[in-house]
Formats: sequence, structure tokens, C-alpha cells
Amino acid sequence: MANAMLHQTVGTLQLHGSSGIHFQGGNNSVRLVPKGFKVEVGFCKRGICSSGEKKFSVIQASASQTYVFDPVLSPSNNGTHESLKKSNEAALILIRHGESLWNEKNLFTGCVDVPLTKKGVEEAIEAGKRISNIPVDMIFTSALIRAQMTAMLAMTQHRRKKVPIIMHNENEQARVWSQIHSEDTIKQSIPVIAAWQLNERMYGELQGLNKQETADRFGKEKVHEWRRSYDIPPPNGESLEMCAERAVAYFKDEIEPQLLSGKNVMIAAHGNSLRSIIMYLDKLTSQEVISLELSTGIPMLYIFKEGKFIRRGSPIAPTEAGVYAYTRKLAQYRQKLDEMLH
Ligand SMILES: O=C(O)[C@@H](CO)OP(=O)(O)O
Repeated sequence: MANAMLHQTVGTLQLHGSSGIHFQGGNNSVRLVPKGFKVEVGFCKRGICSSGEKKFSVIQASASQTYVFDPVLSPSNNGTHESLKKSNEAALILIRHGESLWNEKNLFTGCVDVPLTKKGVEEAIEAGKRISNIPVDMIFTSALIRAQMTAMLAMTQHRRKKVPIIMHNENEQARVWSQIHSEDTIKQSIPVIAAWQLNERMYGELQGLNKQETADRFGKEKVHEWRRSYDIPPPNGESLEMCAERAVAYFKDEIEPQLLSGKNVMIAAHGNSLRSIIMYLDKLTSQEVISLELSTGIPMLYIFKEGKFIRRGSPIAPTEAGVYAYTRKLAQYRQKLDEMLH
């Protein structure tokens, strides 16, 4: 059995007939949720396994099978959800995409898939410089090109020089055809998971309309309500509340377990999908979130520690001492990079 996974792989898990676990949908990564916490089990033959798979169900006993798994998320690690929360610390970087061609034209964009402008490209590169000393083990982006461009461009500046690789798990063939057959190469890679749940809020009938013209037509206040209120959707679109239902659920289900296991995560997404996630992280009220505005291409750093998200603002520059004083781990990581690169 190959154990070539991007997760740190340090053990195997034997599941026997009495385990009550049955896997459906081919021999790739699966996720199951026993009492209290998540376990991620991968049994891909070779190559990169990633999370996000839902093609399985826990319904009945199956024959004995050996799986590679990530012990920090496993029940056999003597750890409970609570003790994991206490022992691990991880960095979380949030970044709204750089300026898009429709930001430049002042058009409502929502789920329309518009690329970055030249300025947006530069913003993403600048953002990358600002976080170039902060560890990144996994990247989550929306399914939209402006967020993916931003993540990739930012990573060109990272000092660790690992290669961000987009996971293709949309079907069995895509998964097999994108496998990597060198464990060393896998170690030098960062999995990038693209998820529609992190997409911008769907702006309904406003998509493609000019923001100024819409305000002139419907009134400034109405348009502000559509754009910034928590629970009032634009015509046939999503309110922030509706956007939060999928974006925050995805964050809790797919991203938080990674942070809990000590993985450092970057999320490249959008003004409103990130507003909804920040509302959750900072425990903002539906009133407070109205005035939360995110600029394009500005990275925001959180430290996840003892089950809490601690907001650390936006690193100003890669050398800014303050950021690395936040935690010993960050300081050590930066020092390691300095040693490696000198
Ligand atoms: O057009 C959009 O999709 C968003 C983000 O650019 O606009 P708004 O500022 O109204 O949230």
C-alpha cells in the first residue's frame, strides 16, 4: 500500500469486519464522522489525497482493509477534540482577491467568473510578499478564477517555495490523472482545494449591473441594504445570511478540522463570503457586520489556538517583527526559512 499523501502520514488504521464501516465509491479518500470529532481517512493508491470527498457512507461492516490516515484527526490518537484544541496552534490567512475587471468597472459581480486586472495581479503579488514568512500547508479558494489567481500569485512570493497544486477530485478519472508519483514531490507541494461554497455571494438580478446606476435607479439606501445588510437579499440573490449558510458551514466542516490538526491554512475568497466567515470568527452581530468592509488583496492573519481564533490584523511587510512575536511557532518558522535560505 502506498502512503503518498499530502497530509503528514505517520500510521495506518486497520478496519475489520466488525468495525461497521463500509466504503462506497472507489478507492480514494473518505471522510467519516464518528462521535464528537472528525476522522479523515485516505486510501488513495498513490498521489495526493485531499479532503472534501463525500462519496461514501457509513452503513455496514466491510472486509478488512488497511488505510493511511492522518493521526491527528483520528480517534486512536488518544486525543479528544478538546485536547486537540488545546495542544495545537495554527495560522489562518484570509485574503480577498485582488481587483477584478468588474471591480474596476464598478459592476456587481457575485458568481460571475471574472479575472483580475493588472492592478489585481499586482495586489496579489504584494499580498504574497506580506505573508511570505508565514507557513501555509493548505490553501482553500473559491471556484472562481479571481480567487484562484490571487492565491497562486501570492504563493509565487512565498519564501518556502512549495508548489501550490489544485486538487482535481471532481471525478475518479480527474483524480487518477492528476496523481503525483513521488513522495518527495508531494512533500514539496501545497494542496489547493477549490470549493464553490466559498464563492462570492450570488448577487441575483444585480449581476452585471453598474453599482452607481443601480443606486441612482433604486436609491442609495436600498442598494446599501442589498449590499451590506445581513438578511435582506438582492432581487433573486443571496443575502449575507444565505451566503454564510454555505460558506461558514464549509469553514466549520472542512477548514476548522485542518486548523485543529495544526495545519496552517490560507483562504482566498471574496468580499462577502469572507465577511460571513469573519462574522463567525470575530463573533460579530448582524448589526456589526454591516460596517465590515474588506479591501481587495489585503491578507488578514488569525492565530487558531486553544479552540479560539485570535485576530492578528494584517501583516504590513514580510519583515515586520510584530507578526512573528505573536507566537513562538511563527518566529521559529521564519527563523528556519532564514537559515534555509542563507
Ligand atoms: O460585486 C460583488 O460581487 C461584490 C464584491 O465586489 O460587491 P459588493 O461590494 O456589493 O459586495
